Amino acid sequence: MFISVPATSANLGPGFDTLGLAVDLRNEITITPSKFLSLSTHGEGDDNPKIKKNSLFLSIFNENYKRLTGRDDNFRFEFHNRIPISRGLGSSSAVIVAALSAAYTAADKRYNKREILNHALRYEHHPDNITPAVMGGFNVACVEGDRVYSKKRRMPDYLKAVVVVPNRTISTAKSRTVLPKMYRKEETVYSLSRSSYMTALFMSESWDLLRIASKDKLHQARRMKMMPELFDVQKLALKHGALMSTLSGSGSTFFNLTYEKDANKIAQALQARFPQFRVFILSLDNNGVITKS
Ligand SMILES: Nc1ncnc2c1ncn2[C@@H]1O[C@H](COP(=O)(O)OP(=O)(O)O)[C@@H](O)[C@H]1O
Ligand SMILES: N[C@@H](CCOP(=O)(O)O)C(=O)O
Repeated sequence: MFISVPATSANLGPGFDTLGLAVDLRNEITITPSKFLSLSTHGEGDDNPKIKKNSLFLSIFNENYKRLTGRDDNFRFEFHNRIPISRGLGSSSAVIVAALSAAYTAADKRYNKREILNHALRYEHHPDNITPAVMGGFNVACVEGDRVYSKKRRMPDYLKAVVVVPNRTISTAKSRTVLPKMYRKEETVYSLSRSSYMTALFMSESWDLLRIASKDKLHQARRMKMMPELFDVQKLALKHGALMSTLSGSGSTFFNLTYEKDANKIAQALQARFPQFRVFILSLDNNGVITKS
C-alpha cells in the first residue's frame, strides 16, 4: 500500500479555522503486511525519537483498522516525510489523514473522501487543514455537529506558493493560547468581511485583489509577535510582488501566493534576507490524499 498526503496552509489571513489550501509537498508512506510491527522514518523528523515512534499515526491507524476489521494485524511502515513539523504547514493533519486513509485501505474497505474527512475531525477539531489535505485545492469549510461541510475550488497551474520555513517551531496548541477568548466587534467584522471577500476572489480567480482581502485582525499579528522577523518576511514578499502574504496556519511558516513569473524573484529576495530560513517554491495541489492498494 502507498499513501501520499499534501502539506496545507490554513487560515490564509482572515479565514481563521475556515479557509485552507493544499501545496505540492507530500509525506509518503509505504505499508506492507509483516509478522512484527516495524517503522522507519526518512526526511523531516528522522532525528527526533518522538517523531520516529510516530504514536499519532499508529494510534489512529490501529484504532480504525481494528474498528473496520475487528483484528490487530502487524505491518511495516516506511515514512518519507517532507512536510516540516510544527511549522504551520499542517503536518499533524497530514499524519491524521494519512493514518485514516491507510486504515481504510489496509482493511480493504470502500470509502469516499468525505468519510475520511468527517473521521479526521475527531482528531483535529478545526477543519481548515484536514479539508485540503483530503480534497486538495482551495477549500472553505465549516463544522456542524460532527460533520465538515466544505466547498473546493481547483487552483490554476500559473500560481505558485513561495513558502518561508523558519528554523524555529511554533506548536499549534501553544499558538492558540496567545489568542484572546473574546474579540471586539470591529476586529471580528474586519476579518469576517475579508474572509468572505477572499472566498469570492478565489472562486472567481480574481487574484489581484487578494492583498486587501488577506488582511486579518484576529490572529496573525498576535502570533507573529512570537517571531518578530515574520513582519519583515511579509513586508519583503509584498514589496517583491506577492499577491498575498500570510502566516501559514498557526506559524511559523509564511505563505506567499504569486504568479509563476514572479516566484523566483520573491524567493531569491527572501532567501537573501533570511539565509537561516528555508525558502521553497511549490506548486499548488489539487489532488489531496492519494492511496494505492
Ligand atoms: N511526520 C510526522 N510523524 C509523526 N508525528 C508527526 C509528524 N508530523 C507531525 N506530527 C505530530 O504533530 C505534532 C505537530 O503538530 P502541530 O503543532 O499542529 O504542527 P503543524 O503546524 O505542523 O500541524 C508533532 O509534535 C507530532 O506529534
Ligand atoms: N486554524 C488553525 C490552523 C493550524 O494550522 P497548523 O498548520 O499550524 O497546524 C490555527 O490557526 O490554529
